[in-house]
Amino acid sequence: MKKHVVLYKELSEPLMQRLEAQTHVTLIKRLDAQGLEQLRAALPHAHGLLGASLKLDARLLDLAPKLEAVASVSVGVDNYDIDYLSKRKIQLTNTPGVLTETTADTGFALIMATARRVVELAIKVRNGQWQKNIGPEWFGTDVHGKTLGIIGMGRIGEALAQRGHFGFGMPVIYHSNSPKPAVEARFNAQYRSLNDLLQEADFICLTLPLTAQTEGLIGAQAFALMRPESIFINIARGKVVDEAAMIQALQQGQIRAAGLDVFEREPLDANSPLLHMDNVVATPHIGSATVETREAMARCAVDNLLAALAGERPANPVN
Ligand SMILES: NC(=O)c1ccc[n+]([C@@H]2O[C@H](COP(=O)([O-])OP(=O)(O)OC[C@H]3O[C@@H](n4cnc5c(N)ncnc54)[C@H](O)[C@@H]3O)[C@@H](O)[C@H]2O)c1
Ligand SMILES: O=C(O)[C@H](O)CO
Repeated sequence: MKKHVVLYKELSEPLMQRLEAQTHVTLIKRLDAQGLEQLRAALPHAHGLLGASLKLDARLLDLAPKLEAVASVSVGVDNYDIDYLSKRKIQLTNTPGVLTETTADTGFALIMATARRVVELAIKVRNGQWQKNIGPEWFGTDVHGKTLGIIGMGRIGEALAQRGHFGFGMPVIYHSNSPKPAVEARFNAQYRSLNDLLQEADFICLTLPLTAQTEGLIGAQAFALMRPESIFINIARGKVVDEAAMIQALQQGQIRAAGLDVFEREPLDANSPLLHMDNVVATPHIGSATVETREAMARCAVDNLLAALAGERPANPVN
């Protein structure tokens, strides 16, 4: 008998066909109020779930007594109650690796955009404000040769270090759970305590997961250690940062600029002060959002789900 899978994310035709060949699929196209109702109605029959961007807590999981596997179309798993999934012996999987390079590209796009004021100045050109040769008031700051600070030296951190070291001649310093000698050898990188990194780096980039240990890690004290010429980049998770403290640091000139792909609450509130700051580049959580990478992530999630439902060990188990 075919098992029942609930999708809360649309898949490409080939992936949909693969999944439908082996399972009964219920597709919930949007997670709006109506979609959530459909999800609640489908959960009692579900053996497998596949999607992203849904807080899957015990309350929802309790509606799914037959659930065997959850395949997240993301590498980050902060949306899942992992302890409860494990207690229920439900296999959680994620999609590490396939999005690493694309997400590091996004990080570098934010580094370039903030340092060279790309968005702010492009808006001025569009608004007809470029009426004479530009002066220092429109100058940016160099990226090449500046110190790249990476907090969380995992897959994406390494891909960022590679771009900085080989592409832009940047000295790399990093802070992580533990020193990484192989990374140090490859990128001539140096380990720093968190506080030393915050004081020393020209670009401070977050590439660590949201966990109980990292929530609010970068708060007022951390921003106070940064320098007025520092640029802060977050491609990890919004809740690793105290957003109010970051806004204050930007308003008070404690840091030069911020490039932000992730926020405490997403979508970002249209009234956020961040949207009225010329020195902030805000993107809508596009870290992995290219056609190729999103397809690779979805394929990885389908592979993981089918393996788990077949009683095999999936390639990317989280628990
Ligand atoms: N913006 C996006 O769209 C996007 C895309 C992909 C990933 N992400 C985020 O990036 C995170 C990292 O992804 P990855 O594939 O590089 O993961 P990874 O596990 O390979 O790397 C994370 C690194 O952070 C380190 N770390 C964990 N806790 C730490 C702590 N308390 N202090 C210091 N270092 C700590 C780990 O040791 C590891 O080296 C994901 O968990 C996800 O939240 C965001
Ligand atoms: O964790 C991830 O994979 C990205 O944030 C996309 O959701």
